[in-house]
Amino acid sequence: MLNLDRLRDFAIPAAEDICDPRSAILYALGVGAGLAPIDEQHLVFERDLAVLPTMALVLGTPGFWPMAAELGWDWPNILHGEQSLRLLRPLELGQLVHGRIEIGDIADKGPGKPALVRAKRTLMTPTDLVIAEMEETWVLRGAGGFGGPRDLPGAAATAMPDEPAHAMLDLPTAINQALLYRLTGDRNPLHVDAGTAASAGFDRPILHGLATMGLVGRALVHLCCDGNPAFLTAISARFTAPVWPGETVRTEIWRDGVDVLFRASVPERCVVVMDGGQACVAGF
Ligand SMILES: CCCCCCC[C@@H](O)CC(=O)SCCNC(=O)CCNC(=O)[C@H](O)C(C)(C)COP(=O)(O)OP(=O)(O)OC[C@H]1O[C@@H](n2cnc3c(N)ncnc32)[C@H](O)[C@@H]1OP(=O)(O)O
Repeated sequence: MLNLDRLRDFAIPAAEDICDPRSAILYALGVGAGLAPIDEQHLVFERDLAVLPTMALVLGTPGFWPMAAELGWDWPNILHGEQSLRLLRPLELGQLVHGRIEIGDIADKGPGKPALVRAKRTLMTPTDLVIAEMEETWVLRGAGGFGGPRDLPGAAATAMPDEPAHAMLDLPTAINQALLYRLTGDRNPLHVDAGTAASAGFDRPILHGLATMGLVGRALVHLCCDGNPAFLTAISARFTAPVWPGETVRTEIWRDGVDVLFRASVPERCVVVMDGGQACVAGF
């Protein structure tokens, strides 16, 4: 059962990072840049290098790896449920950043069902100017039944339009995608170790949710921003099913000016993997 006091009192360590060219390129490769026949040289070559805005999701985090054990949680039972990112200023190359995470609301879906934990994360410059605000929901499978509120506060899930998508893009993932992505910080064994994946009920390790979000962010940059990542300033969605490395992810969009709704699926399996997606392509 979820130990609420331990969780609420847990101080997640702050973390510092530098958004240097090597880490920006590694991040881009981690979210699949260079695999598709589209021009992404500016994401992987030091000359005129651009930073993917979703890289804010991996900068200034403590890596989580020791944290789950300290909280008494088993990796196979923790899934990334939802994520949002809003950039308030551009993420710049060479920038020093530091991040802070706080545990927020906790929901109880009932005995034998999940507990949901919401964490708020802020990424800042050395002088504490906010670069990005993020919210994430962790799904702790089977941890419900402690008597908390059933739902997290906030808006209901975004309904997708009942009309064909305005545009879509299929992007591949590599069979070693999770092995590459984990080098950006999230060393959760669920994405690399067959035994941990089996304990979670999966045939093989699954892709990180934030790797899928980064890949979908690339699709949005291509579909809505003329290839310029600086225009993508917000993205949010729910992870509705796992993605396996090697699968293709299809991003479908419905655009209304700078506001975009999106959904991602794995066409080979006809499964929606990210739903209720919202993005903003306004730039700064
Ligand atoms: C310190 C540690 C930090 C860890 C940070 C994260 C580390 C990362 O490395 C972890 C990962 O990247 S995991 C990979 C990415 N995530 C995934 O693949 C999960 C995909 N989603 C699923 O499989 C299902 O939605 C699933 C299994 C999540 C839920 O499936 P359902 O069949 O819908 O489950 P069910 O039991 O019927 O649902 C119960 C209630 O939960 C709500 N819910 C479902 N999916 C949710 C989601 N993704 N986010 C938030 N809430 C969700 C349902 O609405 C339901 O509530 P209610 O009964 O009130 O409607």
